[in-house]
Amino acid sequence: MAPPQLSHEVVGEVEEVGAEATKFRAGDVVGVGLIVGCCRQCHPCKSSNEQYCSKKIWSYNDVYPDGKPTQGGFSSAMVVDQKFVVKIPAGMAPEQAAPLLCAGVTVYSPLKRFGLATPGLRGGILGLGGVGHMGVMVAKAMGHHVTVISSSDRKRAEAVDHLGADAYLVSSDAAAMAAAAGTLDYVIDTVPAHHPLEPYLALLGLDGKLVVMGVINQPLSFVSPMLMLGRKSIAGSFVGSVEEAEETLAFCQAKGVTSQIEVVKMGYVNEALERLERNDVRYRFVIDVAGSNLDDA
Ligand SMILES: NC(=O)C1=CN([C@@H]2O[C@H](COP(=O)(O)OP(=O)(O)OC[C@H]3O[C@@H](n4cnc5c(N)ncnc54)[C@H](OP(=O)(O)O)[C@@H]3O)[C@@H](O)[C@H]2O)C=CC1
Ligand SMILES: O=C/C=C/c1ccc(O)c(O)c1
Repeated sequence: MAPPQLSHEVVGEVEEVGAEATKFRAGDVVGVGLIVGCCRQCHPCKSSNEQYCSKKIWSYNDVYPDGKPTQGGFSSAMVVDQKFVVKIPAGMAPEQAAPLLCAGVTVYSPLKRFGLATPGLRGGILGLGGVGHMGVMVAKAMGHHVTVISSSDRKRAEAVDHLGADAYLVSSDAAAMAAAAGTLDYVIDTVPAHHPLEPYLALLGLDGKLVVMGVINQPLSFVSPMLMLGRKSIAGSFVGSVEEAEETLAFCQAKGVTSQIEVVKMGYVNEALERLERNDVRYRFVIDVAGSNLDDA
């Protein structure tokens, strides 16, 4: 399982622009998502899928060509090529925008790319965490009937009453899972730990898609008839492009979709990480870097 993460996207004001930068001006409120570099030559780069470039540079835990580390949202300032910068729509709070540049676009992109952005579909969101809660709200805003599939009953009220889910399944409830078999057009699987796929493939109807989003470094398994009998597919997806990030922001603003966040200071990060390990955040921490005393952190 990948270590739990604090929001690593950056949202802030442009301090200064370079002589050749044309897209932004000092004072603009902008954001940077997961990518701050790519080769610009390969097929993914040329087709606005730069997140799939094999030479991409991650905005955190990576290195720039000059060997300096990338620190994403964990730094007080950054220098970044305008290609990887998006404008935050007027009226959108910066702390609201940050999770949309990761969790938001992470669900928006596959729904769009896999032909699942049309109204009337029945979707499942497996795992109600940072990505999952955006999944519920984005899918609802697309006009879907949304079922949350969770590992416990603890989040039922928040899923249904606060996020607007239409149904809630506990994955260990065999009778409820059996009753829902074959009813979903897709499941967005956000679980970040090894888990069986078959219970979720069973929820899919004809042509249903299981989209695996969680980072799991162990083989996942299923028997092939689970796919063949129903022409089902298993797919993966990796955040979204800069273009899709812009679309996600516009979509969320137009539909009134807001992320559920807890804003903390840099001095709180260790406690935040411990709470993430305990599945105890609703649903994303955002660090107020500008408001933190970085000397004490
Ligand atoms: N593909 C991509 O582009 C991206 C992938 N990710 C990855 O997606 C995964 C989910 O991220 P995120 O939503 O931020 O994570 P969270 O920790 O916020 O949420 C994960 C949810 O999965 C459920 N879950 C079920 N079993 C487990 C388990 N054994 N351990 C922990 N959680 C479990 C929980 O929901 P419940 O209580 O409902 O069961 C939990 O809230 C991570 O692996 C992350 O790295 C993140 C962003 C982009
Ligand atoms: O290997 C793929 C990792 C994807 C990923 C992207 C963004 C993010 O916040 C993650 O936790 C994982």
